[in-house]
Amino acid sequence: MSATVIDGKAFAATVREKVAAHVARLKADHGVTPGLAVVLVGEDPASQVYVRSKGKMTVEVGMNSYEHKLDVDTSEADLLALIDRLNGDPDVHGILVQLPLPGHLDEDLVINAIDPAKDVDGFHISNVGLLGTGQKSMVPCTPLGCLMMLRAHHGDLSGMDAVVIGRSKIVGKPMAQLLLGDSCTVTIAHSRTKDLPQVVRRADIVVAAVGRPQMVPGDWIKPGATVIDVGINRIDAPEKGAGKTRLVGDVDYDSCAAIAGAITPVPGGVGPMTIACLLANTVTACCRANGLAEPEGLTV
Ligand SMILES: NC(=O)C1=CN([C@@H]2O[C@H](COP(=O)(O)OP(=O)(O)OC[C@H]3O[C@@H](n4cnc5c(N)ncnc54)[C@H](OP(=O)(O)O)[C@@H]3O)[C@@H](O)[C@H]2O)C=CC1
Ligand SMILES: Nc1nc(=O)c2c([nH]1)NC[C@@H]1CN(c3ccc(C(=O)N[C@@H](CCC(=O)O)C(=O)O)cc3)C=[N+]21
Repeated sequence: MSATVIDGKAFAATVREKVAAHVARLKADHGVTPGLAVVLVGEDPASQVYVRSKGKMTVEVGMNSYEHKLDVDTSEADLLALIDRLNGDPDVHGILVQLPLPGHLDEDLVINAIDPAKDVDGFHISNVGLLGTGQKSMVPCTPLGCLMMLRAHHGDLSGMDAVVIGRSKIVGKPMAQLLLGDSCTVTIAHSRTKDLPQVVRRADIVVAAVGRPQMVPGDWIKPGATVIDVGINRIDAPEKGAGKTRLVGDVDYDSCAAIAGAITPVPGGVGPMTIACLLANTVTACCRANGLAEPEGLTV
């Protein structure tokens, strides 16, 4: 058997089209243009790539993009002052602070300083609490993108066995909450899980968010299961030439694709959906801020 490839890149393009259509309506009918502010502290090359591509796609869907690049040694007080200014700026509907932050900055303090209504990452403690209690919130982009793909592939997820590998606050935990919200039977695995292969073998849905290149082999996968690979790992690729690298996920794609029913590739899977969902969350935040109807199908 060979798995259906869930094309996140194509799916993300359709999400961005819906976002763009809604942005056009907001402008034409209400004179409002959604705005997304992205804050990057330091010069991590990978983060710079993501921030650039977020900014480009923000503009492509017709929204305003505000990029704030701060020195790696920016003080916490200066960063908090910027967040305060963005919180008070009526043209800014979404604020994203790129993680991880340099070590001298308290990540929780900084994230919780963002106005929860503008927290398009969904990392503020108040959004985490709302999601955990099944209330309307800003939903973290990566898990939201994964859920959209799962719903599109399966329809109803109710009663399915889902295993999430990883319990981070940005992927694993909110992913588990969303799957539970869709009535899956959810197991969260992590580095202390006993007999991970056996746990994963139970799953109809496997979401891998570990940060270990190609960790999940095909023989852990139940035949026909759906595999969502969140991992983004850069590894050496000597076959492409000396010093070359390539991106791989947290699952071993070839062996998993041979046994799974459906699988997301890396690149071209979860990553593009994350950015599309960030744009979707910004439109949602803009609509809520202006008391306007929210776009259909862009959030849970
Ligand atoms: N595609 C996208 O848009 C995004 C991709 N990513 C990628 O997703 C991956 C995960 O990111 P993130 O959640 O931030 O990572 P974290 O490092 O925050 O969390 C990793 C999780 O994996 C668990 N883990 C580590 N080793 C093992 C193991 N051997 N067996 C089982 N579990 C293990 C850890 O367990 P413990 O808690 O016990 O330490 C932890 O809960 C990374 O590759 C990252 O680059 C992240 C965000 C967005
Ligand atoms: N506050 C915050 N929010 C985030 O959402 C956030 C963050 N910090 N820090 C870093 C991680 C990582 N992340 C990715 C987004 C898109 C791709 C993506 O589009 N990847 C492409 C490939 C890109 C490439 O070629 O490098 C793909 O998978 O096809 C990857 C990773 C968001 N993150």
